[in-house]
Amino acid sequence: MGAVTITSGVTTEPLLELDRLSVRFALGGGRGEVRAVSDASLRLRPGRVLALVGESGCGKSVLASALLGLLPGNARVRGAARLADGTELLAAPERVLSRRVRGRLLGLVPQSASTHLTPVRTARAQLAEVLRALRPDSGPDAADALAEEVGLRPADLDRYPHELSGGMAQRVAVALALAGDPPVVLADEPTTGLDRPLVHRTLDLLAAATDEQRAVLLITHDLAAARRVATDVAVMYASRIVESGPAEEVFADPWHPYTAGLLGALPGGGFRPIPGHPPVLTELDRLEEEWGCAFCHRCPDVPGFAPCTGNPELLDLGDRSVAAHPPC
Ligand SMILES: Nc1ncnc2c1ncn2[C@@H]1O[C@H](COP(=O)(O)OP(=O)(O)OP(=O)(O)O)[C@@H](O)[C@H]1O
Ligand code: NI
Repeated sequence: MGAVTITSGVTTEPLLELDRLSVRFALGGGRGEVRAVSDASLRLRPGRVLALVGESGCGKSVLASALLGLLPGNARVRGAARLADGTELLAAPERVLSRRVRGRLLGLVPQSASTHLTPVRTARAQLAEVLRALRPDSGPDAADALAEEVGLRPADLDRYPHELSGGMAQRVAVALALAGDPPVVLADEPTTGLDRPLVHRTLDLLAAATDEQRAVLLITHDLAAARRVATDVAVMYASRIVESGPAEEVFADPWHPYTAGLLGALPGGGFRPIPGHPPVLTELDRLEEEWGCAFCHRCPDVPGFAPCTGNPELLDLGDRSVAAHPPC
C-alpha cells in the first residue's frame, strides 16, 4: 500500500494507517468466535476528520480499542496499524503504549465525559495533572490556554465535574485529549447523550482541533454528525468497511447499498430505515462463504433471498473504495 500521496504538489504522509486490521474474540466453551473487525484498511491524513460510521455492534469501538491496545484477553488481532513516526500499534508492548502512545500520539475523547472525569477533583486539577505527565515543560498558563482553545473560560476549570454542564464536561474531555498535543485524536461516540446544539458544538470543536499536524478519527453511529464535520468517511457493516472515500462524494453518491440505506434512514433521505438486522457476528464466516456478502438479506437490490455474487473485499477505485456488490 503506498503510504505517500501527492495532492496538488503537497506530500501528505498519513498520521495513521490501518492495513487489514482484524479482531476476533474467542467465546470459549465451543461457542465459536465473534468476528468484530475484518480487514479494515484506512488512511488518516493531517487536517482531516475521518468519520467511521455504521450501526450499533458493527465493530467500531473494537477497532478503536485495538488501536489503543485496550482489547480484552480473549481478542486475537491481525494486520497492522502504524503511526507516522513508525510506531506499530498492534505489536507495541503495553509499556510503550502507556508511556509513549496514549495521550501523546493518540488522544482519546471518551464517550461519556461526565463518567470519564474524577468527581472529587476540579477540572483544573485533572487537566494540570495530565499536563504535568504529558508536557512537563509546559508553563503555569498551559491549562488556561487549553481551556480557551476548547471554548471554556479559565474560571470554568475551577469547578468540580458535577458543577459542569454536559457541554462543559465534554469540552474538558476534549481539552484532556489535546493536552499531550497528539497528532491523532480518537473520538468514540463523543456526542452520546448530548442535545443537538451541544452535539454540533462538540463536533465543531473537534473539527477545529485539526490542523496540518493533527487529524481526528470520529467514531459515530450518527450519520448526521458525520455529515456535519467529516472530510472523509468509512462505512462499516458487520465488521467490514464496505465503502470509504471523501465525505462529500460518498454522501452525494453512495456506491454501496448499505451506505445508501443509511442515508435513506435520515430525515432528509425520507426516514426509511434499512429493513432487518445485521447478521450475528459469530455467523459471518459461514454467511460470506455461502452468500458472498453479509448484506444480501437486507439489500433492496437483491431480489428475494437470491445469493448475491458480491465480493466482501474492498476494491480500491482511486479516492474511493467499495466492496463490490453486484448487481447493485
Ligand atoms: N470481549 C468481547 N468478547 C466477545 N465479543 C465482544 C467483546 N467485545 C465486543 N464484542 C462484540 O464485538 C462486536 C462489535 O462491538 P463494538 O462495541 O465495536 O460495536 P460498535 O460498532 O462500537 O457499536 P456501538 O455503536 O453500539 O458502540 C459486538 O457484537 C460486541 O458484542
Ligand atoms: Ni450482497
